[in-house]
Amino acid sequence: MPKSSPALPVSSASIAFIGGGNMARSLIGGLLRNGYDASRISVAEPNSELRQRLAADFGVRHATANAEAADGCDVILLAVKPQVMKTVCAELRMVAQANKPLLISIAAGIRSDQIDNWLGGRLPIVRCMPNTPALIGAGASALFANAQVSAKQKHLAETMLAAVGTAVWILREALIDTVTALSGSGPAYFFLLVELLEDAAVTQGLPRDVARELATQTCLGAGRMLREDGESPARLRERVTSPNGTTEAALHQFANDGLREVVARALTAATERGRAMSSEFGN
Ligand SMILES: NC(=O)C1=CN([C@@H]2O[C@H](COP(=O)(O)OP(=O)(O)OC[C@H]3O[C@@H](n4cnc5c(N)ncnc54)[C@H](O)[C@@H]3O)[C@@H](O)[C@H]2O)C=CC1
Ligand SMILES: O=C(O)[C@@H]1CCC=N1
Repeated sequence: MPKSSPALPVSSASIAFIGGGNMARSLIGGLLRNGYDASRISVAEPNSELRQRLAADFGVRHATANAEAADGCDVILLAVKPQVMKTVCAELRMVAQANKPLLISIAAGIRSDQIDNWLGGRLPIVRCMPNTPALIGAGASALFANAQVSAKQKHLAETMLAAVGTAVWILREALIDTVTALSGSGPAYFFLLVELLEDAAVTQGLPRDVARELATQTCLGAGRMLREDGESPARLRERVTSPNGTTEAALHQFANDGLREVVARALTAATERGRAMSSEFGN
């Protein structure tokens, strides 16, 4: 089994972020919090407002042209939407073939062999799936390395992702689609559950701000117990559930309404969507 990474020593590698949106901002913030030197980070972002904000907030170097930001860097981190990945790779092809940097892609649904083809072939590529809690240093990422990635580059990629939370390796790339469905999209499921709990409590008369505060803190408290208590989720659930009590009444209702099947179907839908996305963008 892959294991969770502890905080690793910060590297002195130079890193170019291609795309300076939400995920890039999360990762850059995490790297800087871990002592990474801003002068070794460059960002290519076409949106001038975002570009200026990244430079102002973090002191990173910035560029409009992708190849300019990437030239001479040890790592190119592809943080653009899957839809533009092929075009972006075409722009980076010369720089990538000339310098053979480590490529890290965080795009959902794009396979490492597609990226490798678009960049001209035989490049070290790490495909990674982080999630938005990376923004507050509480991310969960899984990484897959292709055969060209050296042990040193694996360590570097893990260091970068461990700067914003947990990072685990997976050995079969196909499982990244399951990871995307579980932890990549996962924060949205917990946000939805909080929304639904809040709405249901409001329907029963609780003021919305009170309902939100209680639902949010309950989500946080349950998450921390999962992380800190050392017990399994099932055991923690049993400790809340008094015989013939209120929790049991709710859990019976969930079971009778098929929550287990609904969750399994939702995860399958997300996994299949990730798989389908790769064929939408060609080889
Ligand atoms: N948002 C999420 O929860 C997660 C997203 N991802 C993946 O991360 C990637 C980025 O997602 P976000 O940061 O959420 O998107 P975003 O839309 O916030 O950031 C993408 C950035 O790329 C820029 N961009 C567009 N065309 C470009 C080009 N030709 N060259 C350079 N930059 C260009 C956009 O202006 C934008 O700022 C996606 O591939 C997504 O699948 C992965 C895990 C979680
Ligand atoms: O919804 C998406 O496609 C991306 C990937 C994981 C989270 N957001």
